[in-house]
Amino acid sequence: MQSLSNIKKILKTLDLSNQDLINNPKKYFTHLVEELKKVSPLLAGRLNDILNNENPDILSLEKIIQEVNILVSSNKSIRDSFQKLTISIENIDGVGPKTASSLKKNGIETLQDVILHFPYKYELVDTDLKSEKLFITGVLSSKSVIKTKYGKRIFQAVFKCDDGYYYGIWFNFSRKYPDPVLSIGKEYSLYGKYTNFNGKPSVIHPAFMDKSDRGQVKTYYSLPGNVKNQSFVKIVRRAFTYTGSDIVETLPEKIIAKYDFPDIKNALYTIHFPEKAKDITLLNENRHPAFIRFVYEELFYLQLGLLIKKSNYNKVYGIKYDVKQEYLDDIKKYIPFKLTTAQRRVLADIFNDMKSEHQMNRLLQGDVGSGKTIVAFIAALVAVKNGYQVAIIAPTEVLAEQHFINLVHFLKNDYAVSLLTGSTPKNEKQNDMVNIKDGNVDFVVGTHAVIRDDVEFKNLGFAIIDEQHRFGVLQRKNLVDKGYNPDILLMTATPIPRTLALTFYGDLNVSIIDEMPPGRSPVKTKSFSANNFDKVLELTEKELEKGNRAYFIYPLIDESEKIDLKDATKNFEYISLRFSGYNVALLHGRMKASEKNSLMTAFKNGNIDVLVSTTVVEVGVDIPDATVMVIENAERFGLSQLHQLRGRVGRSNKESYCYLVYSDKISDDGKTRLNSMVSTNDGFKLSEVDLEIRGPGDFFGTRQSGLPEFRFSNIVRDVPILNKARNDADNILKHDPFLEKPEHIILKEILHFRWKQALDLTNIG
Ligand SMILES: Nc1ncnc2c1ncn2[C@@H]1O[C@H](COP(=O)(O)OP(=O)(O)OP(=O)(O)O)[C@@H](O)[C@H]1O
Repeated sequence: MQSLSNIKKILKTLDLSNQDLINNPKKYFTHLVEELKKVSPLLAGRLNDILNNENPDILSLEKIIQEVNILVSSNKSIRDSFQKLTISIENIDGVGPKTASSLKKNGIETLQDVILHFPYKYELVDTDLKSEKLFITGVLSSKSVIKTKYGKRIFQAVFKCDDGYYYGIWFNFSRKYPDPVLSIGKEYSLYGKYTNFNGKPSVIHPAFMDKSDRGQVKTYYSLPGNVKNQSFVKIVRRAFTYTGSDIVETLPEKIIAKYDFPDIKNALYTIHFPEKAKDITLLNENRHPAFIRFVYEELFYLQLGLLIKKSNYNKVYGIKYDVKQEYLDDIKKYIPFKLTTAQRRVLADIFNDMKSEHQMNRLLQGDVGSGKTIVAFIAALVAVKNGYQVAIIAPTEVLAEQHFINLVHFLKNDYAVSLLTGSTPKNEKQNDMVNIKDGNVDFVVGTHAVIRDDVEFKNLGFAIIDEQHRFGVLQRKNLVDKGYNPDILLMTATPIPRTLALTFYGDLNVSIIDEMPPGRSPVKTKSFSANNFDKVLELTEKELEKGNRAYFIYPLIDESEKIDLKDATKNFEYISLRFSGYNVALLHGRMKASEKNSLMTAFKNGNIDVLVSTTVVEVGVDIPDATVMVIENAERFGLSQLHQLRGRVGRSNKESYCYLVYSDKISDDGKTRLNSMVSTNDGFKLSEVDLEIRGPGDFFGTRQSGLPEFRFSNIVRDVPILNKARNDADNILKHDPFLEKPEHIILKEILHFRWKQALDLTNIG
């Protein structure tokens, strides 16, 4: 925000009555244009246009100066209030060093953190025998310590109330208990769990309240052990008195009016100090407008930031490719079939990105077997024809090797392709690395090994990252840094529910292949209890007799889990015996890459008929003649994994089958998963079910770095709000792409303060 103060200084020096300024505006305004570019490119552009005019118009200059003034002054007040909110909690009266340190450890560091730390539960403080709650006000008439048979000491106090005597009971009496020390004859109000203790109406371990607290709301905060709820309530109150007038509205007026949201101050106050019983119910169910507005706000800013990232405003310059017709004509000879309409449409998206001067960041989505690979290969070949190198990165060696084989096959040996994985022999690797650096290699296919520091490219211009959610943001960045902003095509074979895609990939352009190659019929899926395994074997045999191939998959979640490995091995023996007339092989992750590779090749060529395997074949493996997929212990797999595995068959015009075999240990969720598999082949539908079962955190299996963390929202629960927020953010940016209208300045400011880092926004303010 340094530029804001610079702008202010410059504004002070600009005197429109100065004749020299009017004659030579460029001399006086150029500096302002430069500073403005950092804060408001649109204003800077307009100013520049005026200056480039032969006779700069003084009225237009005046108008611009006015607008810049608004910009500077509103930014200032917003900034000041933000600064106040970032005051450390130690400055709140009553927050001692111990409390401060434990609150800080729990992420509550500033005034703002305090007021945004919402209660997790609300309770009406009153007698409610249904929920065993008792509120009494009475005079202490006696107190005593009783010893139980077991030597425990119980503190008992008797209160005379309007409707009779009540007992206060504290177990495990110690000197500290109860606090405060009680004086006979004094009136107290107590609130706690009602019980009938030894035949007396009692309240157990009650909290001391004010008489006037009856009928009020008690809020419960999740807090570190040594911070009492009551003390935190006081801290919140004080935080409010400190910040009161400094809490600025963080949503545009129009949005507030559109949804009838309470304004920010009222919303915060209601959340911490609700008054009405009606509020409590809604708050407890996360349905109160005061709470919803924060959910909305969080999702709105996330979407606004992602959309800005996606727009040209925040884009990075990259390579401008020439997608010449002659290149395309030449590439045609490599394409073995007619591309589907969806493939052609997606390819057109990619070419448009490649032709632009900005770096491409596109996510290619498509269901299993929809033909993503060839699209990526064609685009990559255009890059190579432009004289650049291409990197294709996959998460596993099996997949990298398969891409390598397919690519070499696709290119008919016309181009130089290198495979670089963890198990490439050292000599070979060194040789490859020299060739990559010298530019003798056009395509480098590999695993994480390619991202390693010592792999240098001569001119990396295009990177394809397959199954990109398995790579961290940092790894992606390392790869990008190996070239000059290479175009990036991310691929995912795991269909992602729309809401998750909006959240995690909202900043990417997404192309979806929503059509299968012609002649594919959906894989016929059935589930079988393990007791009926013989039936599965029978059905499989029928396919083998036709000359087709089959997979038998066994769960292996962690490749070091010996028991699971034994499972595949043990069953391999059984299946080999059962299909003694056929070639049966065992594949698992512990084998050497070369072994795995030759097995896969043999399976592809038909030298192996049945492949008994762990999940190493899960993603991307393409053996069109395989028509049977048997998954044992299917209840142990996630839905997207099952769908991926099923996607290994049905990759040609042959009818294919998937048999899901479950044990009697199947859970309810497991049943839902298998039933969903049986009922649909649509990966996008399944991903929605999966999201509901697993929740967003677990959806990708591994926690992706760069994943936004939500304070208030829940992506499954809040889908409708997310959609609204996305649309609203989109609308605002359509009309004000640089967020320069006075009513939008706050938006930019909040993005800058709260989201810049999280979203890696480079050009915000
Ligand atoms: N337009 C097409 N016409 C006929 N066959 C096609 C077409 N496009 C792709 N194929 C073939 O379909 C099969 C699946 O394609 P590909 O491997 O690219 O799918 P994918 O989308 O990458 O699938 P997965 O996510 O399962 O790896 C391959 O054998 C491929 O050669």
